[in-house]
Amino acid sequence: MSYEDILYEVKEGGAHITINRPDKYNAFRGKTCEELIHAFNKAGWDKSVGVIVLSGAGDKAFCTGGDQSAHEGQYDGRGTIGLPMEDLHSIIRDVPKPVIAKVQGFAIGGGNVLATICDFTIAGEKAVFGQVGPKVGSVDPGFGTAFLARIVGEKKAREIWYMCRKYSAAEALAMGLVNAVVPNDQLDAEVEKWCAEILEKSPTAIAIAKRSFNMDSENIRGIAGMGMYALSLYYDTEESKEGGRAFKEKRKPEFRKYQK
Ligand SMILES: CC(C)(COP(=O)(O)OP(=O)(O)OC[C@H]1O[C@@H](n2cnc3c(N)ncnc32)[C@H](O)[C@@H]1OP(=O)(O)O)[C@@H](O)C(=O)NCCC(=O)NCCSC(=O)CCC(=O)c1ccccc1C(=O)O
Repeated sequence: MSYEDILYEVKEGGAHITINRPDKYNAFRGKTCEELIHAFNKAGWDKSVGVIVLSGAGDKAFCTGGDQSAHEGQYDGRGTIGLPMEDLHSIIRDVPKPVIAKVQGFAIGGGNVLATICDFTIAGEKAVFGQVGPKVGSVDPGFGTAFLARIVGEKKAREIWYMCRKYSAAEALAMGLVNAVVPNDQLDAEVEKWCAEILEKSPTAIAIAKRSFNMDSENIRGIAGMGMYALSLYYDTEESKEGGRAFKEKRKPEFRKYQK
């Protein structure tokens, strides 16, 4: 498969997967998700690879979730909502190797969910984390909500989702959402250091540890699968569509007008 929306490079035992849509703040469309799934599968089963790094091109964003310009209600690709989100989330968990989210700029919406699911998150000090679902007519019923609560606690996870505030890298570190924060110009070097340390360890022991961590939250995959059907119905409502419209028109949404 040749890639249009992502970059893929293997160097020194690390597979580097980069969302390459900087003009869209690295938002993903259906095609981006398919390419990410393909790349994770490739890296996951390549024995020369011991660690995978997920990042976004440019310095503005890691990823800002679904591409608001590529949809009107349902998205433009495969799956219950027109984005194969369940498959993408699953493959990040299922690859038997640590996945590091290297975050600079915005990790927002579905981009924040991707970083949450990765085994580690290393952030530049100017990174910004947050959810926007209830502001733009969306929500992640699964890992983005239930799994997030395991990481930052129930109260904080609910605050993140209901309030849609933005959090600095330092705040994300304090709530356990990221593992380390470094000056932006040291981010690549820091991630390389983490990769080198991982590569010294037994890959099979790490693969078993990853499975073991995952098994304890595996029920969330079921929540996500069922939740996508609710989300698909929600995307067809005027209430949800108002969120996308308002974002594109750069105005405040009027959700209450459309509530059923
Ligand atoms: C990222 C922002 C906070 C940046 O704000 P600001 O600095 O004020 O800049 P802006 O002017 O808003 O944006 C700059 C520029 O980038 C474009 N842009 C930003 N984000 C997107 C995007 N997601 N899609 C398309 N374009 C985007 C923006 O339009 C501007 O372009 P101009 O040409 O200059 O006008 C802010 O931009 C922001 O809050 N963005 C919102 C992002 C958003 O709405 N994301 C979608 C969230 S919903 C989602 O991800 C659902 C899909 C999904 O992933 C999912 C679905 C089902 C289950 C699970 C999931 C899951 O979440 O995993």
